[in-house]
Amino acid sequence: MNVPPPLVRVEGAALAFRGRPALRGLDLTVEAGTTLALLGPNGAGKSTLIRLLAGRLAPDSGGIRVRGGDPHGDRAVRGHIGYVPQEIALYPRLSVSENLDVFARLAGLSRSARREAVQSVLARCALEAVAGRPVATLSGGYQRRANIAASLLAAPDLILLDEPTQGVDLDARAAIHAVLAGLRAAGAGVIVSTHDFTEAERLADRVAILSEGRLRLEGDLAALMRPLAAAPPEHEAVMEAAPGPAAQSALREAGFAPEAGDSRLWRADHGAAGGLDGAALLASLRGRGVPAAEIRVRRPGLETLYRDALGALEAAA
Ligand SMILES: Nc1ncnc2c1ncn2[C@@H]1O[C@H](COP(=O)(O)OP(=O)(O)OP(=O)(O)O)[C@@H](O)[C@H]1O
Repeated sequence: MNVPPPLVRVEGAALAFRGRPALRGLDLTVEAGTTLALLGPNGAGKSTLIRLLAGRLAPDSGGIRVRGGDPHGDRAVRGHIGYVPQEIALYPRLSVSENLDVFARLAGLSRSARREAVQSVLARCALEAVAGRPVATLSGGYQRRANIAASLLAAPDLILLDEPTQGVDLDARAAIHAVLAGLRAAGAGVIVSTHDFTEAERLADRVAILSEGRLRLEGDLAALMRPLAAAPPEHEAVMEAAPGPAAQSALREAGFAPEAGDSRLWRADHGAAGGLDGAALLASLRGRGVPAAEIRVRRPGLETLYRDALGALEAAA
């Protein structure tokens, strides 16, 4: 019996821009019906990976397969992929419906199929109320949803979204999350890059953490998070002023380490020593001369995994 290929298979993908590596031999498999969140610092290679999967770029070496085909070389393979770039790729003077009709035409849909597809994506992205309005007159959140709607016209089974909620307000973010949850429920494969851990925890089945063009951690989100349930809470100490040497020693003794680039934020990723609650910890630190203004207590989550994955690299460097 022939086993169908996975929705996405990336094998040893490497790509450099003018001699500077953006991806350095990345392997990744994504099965149909999965939502994968791509996380990583700026410049990690998330957008490059998404553009490779969308067929907009070809790797220098290694393989990119979507449903067993080559998205760069084969237009038919691209027809099964919806790509939502970071920037709004719509005609600003045309209405949302007109834009969608243009994109449906470009996707090769017949006139009647176009009408149906446009209605369907307007409904799925909750855009009916603004369908007749020129894109330029819409809020950023609506523009982003229209951008997503345009990628769904050909009913793709892989949808790639590059930071779809960047810079939008909370309501627009919730509306975009609802669209993505709907895609997942409908059985589509979704790959979404984000810097937002809460968003990734809410939407994803799997997570992939990239840095410097390499995959640092990939796996089932629930399985990765399970050991954290028993982990101690994390503490963040916010300083009123940069702590002096004695206060720094007291913070380190209590399990805190400074946040890179912010001398007023100290973090105890695996719980502060002493097992005190936030108020008692604040009082204890102040008693030892630490100019702490506030202690934030948080359950460990995806951000902890992320810090651990990237922190291990720093420690090894
Ligand atoms: N078109 C390009 N020309 C030259 N260099 C590029 C190009 N696109 C990406 N790069 C470089 O490749 C590296 C990876 O960039 P990429 O945009 O994939 O990262 P990213 O993880 O998406 O970052 P961000 O979170 O900032 O969007 C960076 O060093 C970037 O400067």
